[in-house]
Amino acid sequence: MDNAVDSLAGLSVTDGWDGWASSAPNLKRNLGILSSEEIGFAMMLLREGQKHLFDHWPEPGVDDRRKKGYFDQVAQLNANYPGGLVSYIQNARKLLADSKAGKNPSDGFTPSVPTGEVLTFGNDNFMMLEEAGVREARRAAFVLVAGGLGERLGYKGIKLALPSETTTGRCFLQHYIESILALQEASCRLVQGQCEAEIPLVIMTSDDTHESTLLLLESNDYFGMKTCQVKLIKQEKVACLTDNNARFALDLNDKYKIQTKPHGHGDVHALLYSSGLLNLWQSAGLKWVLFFQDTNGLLFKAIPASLGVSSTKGYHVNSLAVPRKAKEAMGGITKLTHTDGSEIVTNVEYNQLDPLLRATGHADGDVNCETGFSPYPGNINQLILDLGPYIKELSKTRGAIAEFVNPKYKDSTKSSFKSSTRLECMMQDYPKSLPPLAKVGFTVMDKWLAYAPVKNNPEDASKVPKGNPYHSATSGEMAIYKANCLILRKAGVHIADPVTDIFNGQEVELWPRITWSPKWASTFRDVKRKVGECCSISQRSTMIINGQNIFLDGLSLDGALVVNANDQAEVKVTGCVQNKGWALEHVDYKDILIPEETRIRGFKVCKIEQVEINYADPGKFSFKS
Ligand SMILES: O=c1ccn([C@@H]2O[C@H](COP(=O)(O)OP(=O)(O)O[C@H]3O[C@H](CO)[C@H](O)[C@H](O)[C@H]3O)[C@@H](O)[C@H]2O)c(=O)[nH]1
Repeated sequence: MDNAVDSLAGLSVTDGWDGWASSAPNLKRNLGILSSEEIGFAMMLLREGQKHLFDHWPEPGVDDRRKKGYFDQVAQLNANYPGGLVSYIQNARKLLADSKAGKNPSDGFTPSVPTGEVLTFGNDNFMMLEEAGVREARRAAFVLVAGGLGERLGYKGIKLALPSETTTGRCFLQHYIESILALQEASCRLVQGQCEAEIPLVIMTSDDTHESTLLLLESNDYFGMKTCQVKLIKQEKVACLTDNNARFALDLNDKYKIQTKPHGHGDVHALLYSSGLLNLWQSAGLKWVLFFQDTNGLLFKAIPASLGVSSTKGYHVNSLAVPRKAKEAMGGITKLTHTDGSEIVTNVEYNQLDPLLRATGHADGDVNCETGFSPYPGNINQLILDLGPYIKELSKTRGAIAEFVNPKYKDSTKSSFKSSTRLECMMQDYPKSLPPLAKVGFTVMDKWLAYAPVKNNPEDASKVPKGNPYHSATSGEMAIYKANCLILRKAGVHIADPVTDIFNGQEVELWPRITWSPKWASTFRDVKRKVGECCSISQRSTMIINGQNIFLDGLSLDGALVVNANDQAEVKVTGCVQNKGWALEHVDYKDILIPEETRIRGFKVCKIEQVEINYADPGKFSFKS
């Protein structure tokens, strides 16, 4: 704020000292109640075209505390943004002018389809990479970006607290933490016990998610992770903008507050840099930083192999990708060649890919090719960075990431917005500033294995064009069952074909509801080791495997089976289990008597009959039905 206060110091307190405020008479009348620092901020705001912020101010004596409180927020917004609010407003004006002029941030670049590592689940190469990845996991830190509002989903709570699937009710955060702990253990086992690695987990929150995330962790004993392993870093929001002149929006519920929104997941780099964690990790011998998002229940099935790719290829940056349907809401991994000859392989965000393609001679824009998919692999925003080069780069940029603005205009004149907008930045734009020699690659895996986010509310999901993914709570849960079934099939289990069903207007494949705790298997090799000959599971079945050393051998399941075993219990499950099982009962998302996390998926699990076996003591056991 030095500039604003300096300007104040330059004024002589003589007649008309407050002349600078004459364009804002209501502010001018209130100058007497403001401190010199507050006046400095007021001057800066007027200079930057924000006089409307004071239009509604009443006479001195009315709401004085709130008027002063308003400057506390201004001071905070100013301190949180590199270069302060003046830079924020000026950057915003420039980006808004570019947006109005239809300027694409990739102007000057020609897109083409890049080549990357394409993996096939379950083959020798995949298993070799998984093993390499598990070996490296003890030298990794995980960073979960979870500051988003989840506006498209419209769920009232935090997305991390949503069940990833409702057979066990395990929420996303529990699933993530248990998966990291399972990798930690598997990694240490591979190096024959000479390792006491505790993989760090950082969660980036925002004001919208911080308290609830902390509460979720604390009320669940951090889901088994040591509290010192988990760090929360909170991103701050930025001011919302109402028009092309970057005038700030007032909060609809409090006229003494500027409306704010998150600045985007790109903040994670600056926060990691300023937290000092990266250097601590490096001194502790860590080598990899893995970034991931709040609702992808499949992700950890893809982590070991993709980390294996990073380590065997020596990638500084490795983005995980899946085949992408044209116009799907995921960025496309694209090779961009500049007119000056330089090249980068990077994400082009979904709203920019189509205009970029059209502007560079692809008249149809973002369309599928003969494979039925876009030729540009879809970025699932799972990034693996080599810590050394990452620290080196951040020491130059301090973690700053190029920003963008995405206003929703009222009409084609682009002169007014439907609702306020703000500057944003994305974590996957990190490679854009890297030197040409940086080793930037990507890894493509099957979608069924790696990507099933929960982003869309039921109504929007039901309107998704046929063949495109719903990205809803319904599809996210169904994808977990499908992936588990396909993995078991590949391991030799006979799994019945799925049936189709419609939940909340979305047609999905309904596979047997099979889940396992992450410690049962981190890799395909683990799965293969734990299933023996002649196992079969019918379509209407449910199976929950909850334990490390549970082996299926000659099991025939038609109904529901739950196996819980302590880590020291080795249990062989065999024979024929048949019962009425667990059914899925349809529910409507509009039925507000049903809890929100249930109705947004369109079904609830009705536990009619099951076999449940529990082994709480160490030892070797065999269960035969
Ligand atoms: O200010 C923010 C905004 C979002 N997030 C977090 O960032 C992640 C991603 O947010 P969205 O799900 O809203 O992201 P989008 O769907 O807009 O897109 C992102 O995820 C897609 C894949 O899921 C594609 O990879 C795309 O390129 C990438 O920008 C979430 O975990 C969210 O909680 C933050 O931490 N802070």
